Amino acid sequence: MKPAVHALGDPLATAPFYAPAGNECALFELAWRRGLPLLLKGPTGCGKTRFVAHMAARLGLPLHTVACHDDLTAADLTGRYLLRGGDTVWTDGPLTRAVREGGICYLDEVVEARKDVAVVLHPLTDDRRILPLERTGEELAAPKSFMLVVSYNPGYQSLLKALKPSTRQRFVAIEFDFLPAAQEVAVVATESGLPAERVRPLVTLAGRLRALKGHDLEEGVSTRLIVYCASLMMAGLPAAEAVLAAMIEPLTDEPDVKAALIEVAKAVVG
Ligand SMILES: Nc1ncnc2c1ncn2[C@@H]1O[C@H](COP(=O)(O)OP(=O)(O)OP(=O)(O)O)[C@@H](O)[C@H]1O
Repeated sequence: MKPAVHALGDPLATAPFYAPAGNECALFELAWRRGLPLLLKGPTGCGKTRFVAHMAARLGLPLHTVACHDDLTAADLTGRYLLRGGDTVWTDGPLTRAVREGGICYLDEVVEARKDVAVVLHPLTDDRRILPLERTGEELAAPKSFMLVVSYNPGYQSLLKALKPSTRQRFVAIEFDFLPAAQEVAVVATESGLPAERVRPLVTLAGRLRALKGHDLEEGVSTRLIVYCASLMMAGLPAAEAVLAAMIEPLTDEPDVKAALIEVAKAVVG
């Protein structure tokens, strides 16, 4: 098959690099065309944020990303009155800006946010597609090009922080996971510049460490950490030191577990 040729300025050519695992790019575009909100599930550092950035650029849409945390309120998303030179001035939050501009609003780790966030998301994520701004008395109708994308990591879920069915069932959902080894090698090599043959053992090690999830480890090593490790090696750090700093220390604080991981790493990477 001939490689696709993209003209200069073509959004596909200038979009942030993203290696798809399946048909998620087509699914995203169809959901966007039909005005459907999208939920991305998957472990940390597996490419969800990169995917959204890639798709926003491909579709030529502005992107507003919010990393949700447990203090994040509805007003942080919609906006608030702020004092400016003696006057109180309404200032749009990222969600309101995305609705007004007809762009994408991406709420990363949405389960972390306060409960009142669901109240603003609900009318936006059913066929009403409206954002009521209580404080200004406005009711914004989302333009066709507006899209809400949210993500969460099912691995971190607790009963307290689960999404309610009435919220979940407003989204089309895609499950993400780490890429198959050959593709992950290609991604890490592209991202770090380290040759594929030096990346391969790191991805093999990641596979071994991921198999320990649920036994000794809460979470498997992310693609992001493999990229960090490869970047350190590319900058000249010996492999064993890079692996320790980027693929072992971030995973655990338990001395016994750490010692066991170092043994696994020695066997795979040397
Ligand atoms: N499919 C992919 N294509 C290109 N790069 C990828 C891909 N998957 C992972 N990466 C690399 O992994 C890094 C982490 O991915 P990203 O930030 O998208 O993770 P995430 O799933 O959004 O994590 P979190 O839930 O912690 O925000 C990216 O910066 C990129 O270097």
